[in-house]
Amino acid sequence: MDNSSKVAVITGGNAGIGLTVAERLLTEHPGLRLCLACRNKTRAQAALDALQLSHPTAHISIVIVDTSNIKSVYNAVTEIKQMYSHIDYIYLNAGIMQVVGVDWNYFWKTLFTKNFIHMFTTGDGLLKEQEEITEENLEKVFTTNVFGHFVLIKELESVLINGTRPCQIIWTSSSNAQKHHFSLDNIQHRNERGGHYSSSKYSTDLLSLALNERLNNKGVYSHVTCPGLVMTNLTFGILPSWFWNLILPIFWLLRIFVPTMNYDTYNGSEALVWLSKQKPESLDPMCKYVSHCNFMGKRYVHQDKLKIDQEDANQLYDQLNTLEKKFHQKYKS
Ligand SMILES: NC(=O)C1=CN([C@@H]2O[C@H](COP(=O)(O)OP(=O)(O)OC[C@H]3O[C@@H](n4cnc5c(N)ncnc54)[C@H](OP(=O)(O)O)[C@@H]3O)[C@@H](O)[C@H]2O)C=CC1
Ligand SMILES: CC(C)=CCC[C@@H](C)[C@H]1CC[C@H]2C3=C(CC[C@]12C)[C@@]1(C)CCC(=O)C[C@@H]1CC3
Repeated sequence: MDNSSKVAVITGGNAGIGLTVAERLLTEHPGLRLCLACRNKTRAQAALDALQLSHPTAHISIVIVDTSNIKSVYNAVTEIKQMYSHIDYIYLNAGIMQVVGVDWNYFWKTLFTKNFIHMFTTGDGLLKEQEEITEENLEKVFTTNVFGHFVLIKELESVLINGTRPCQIIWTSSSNAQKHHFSLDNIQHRNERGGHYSSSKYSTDLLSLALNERLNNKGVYSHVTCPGLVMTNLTFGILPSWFWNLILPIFWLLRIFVPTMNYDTYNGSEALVWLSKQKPESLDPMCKYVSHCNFMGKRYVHQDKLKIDQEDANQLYDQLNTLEKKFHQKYKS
């Protein structure tokens, strides 16, 4: 095993924001060894081939992981541990949103009120979602976005902790993370009408804080990012690509008021890549690092103070830990 060069693992690294982060990391950190942790072998191989074209000497590998399936996460951990003795950056980026429609009534009602900036920044109240339960009897958005990643981090702990080099855990959270959609009495957000994605991203923010409390003294730092609104398969699942292309000029105008209207993945990945170039000890665990792009097209990172509570974070951590133990017993003993 080559221990000298840096290693980055990216979940959902084959498409959208994850793929752009992969490309930019290879440029920013020459010699970096990259692991694309993806659920689909063909799509992962296509991404690897594209990255290898622009970075012919880069060392890139693929690990198959479906974060909505805990058995698959355990298998991926075994593979990652065989490949790497230390991880410098782990991007917890894979994510889904199960949208079935947009509430256009709410959109028109809010457009000419003072709440319009909040609506365009967060999407709060605009999206209709549907729930799905996985074959392991877990809520799918919660598992894909949060619990699968929790298990990944927990099982990889020995590879993240290294006496001399720090490790950065970098989550792709969202402005859509809203406290009013989250409850410690129902962390999976089961049997609720909507708010599944929002609850999962709020959990992400809490979990990141809880991880810092547990792991900072071992050289592991966790931070949350927000890519803003970016055109990817996720947004094409909300509205068709022709619609987004049509309203591109509106995005430029909206940027005067809403600098998170990033549109492309390069703009959206700014905060995620910027974090990899910072001393992790100097970063604020109570901040969300947001990718901004102004009207003139200038990219920069904005820090938003997180409105979350350490006690909630610890309670969420404990519940995730208890849930994980059940799967550990089932699959690992
Ligand atoms: N686009 C946006 O405006 C915003 C996105 N985000 C977040 O950014 C992250 C990346 O999303 P984005 O790039 O937009 O969307 P994409 O759909 O383009 O990318 C999502 C990535 O996650 C992977 N993925 C989805 N489900 C699983 C799973 N069960 N196991 C493993 N990988 C999985 C996808 O794989 P596959 O290609 O096989 O489907 C894909 O690689 C998400 O966490 C999302 O919530 C946050 C704020 C705004
Ligand atoms: C004229 C115009 C831009 C119409 C689009 C209205 C809505 C469909 C979007 C307005 C704000 C968007 C938004 C998201 C999805 C699409 C909107 C609701 C997200 C929720 C997508 C996923 C995220 O993580 C955050 C985004 C916030 C903004």
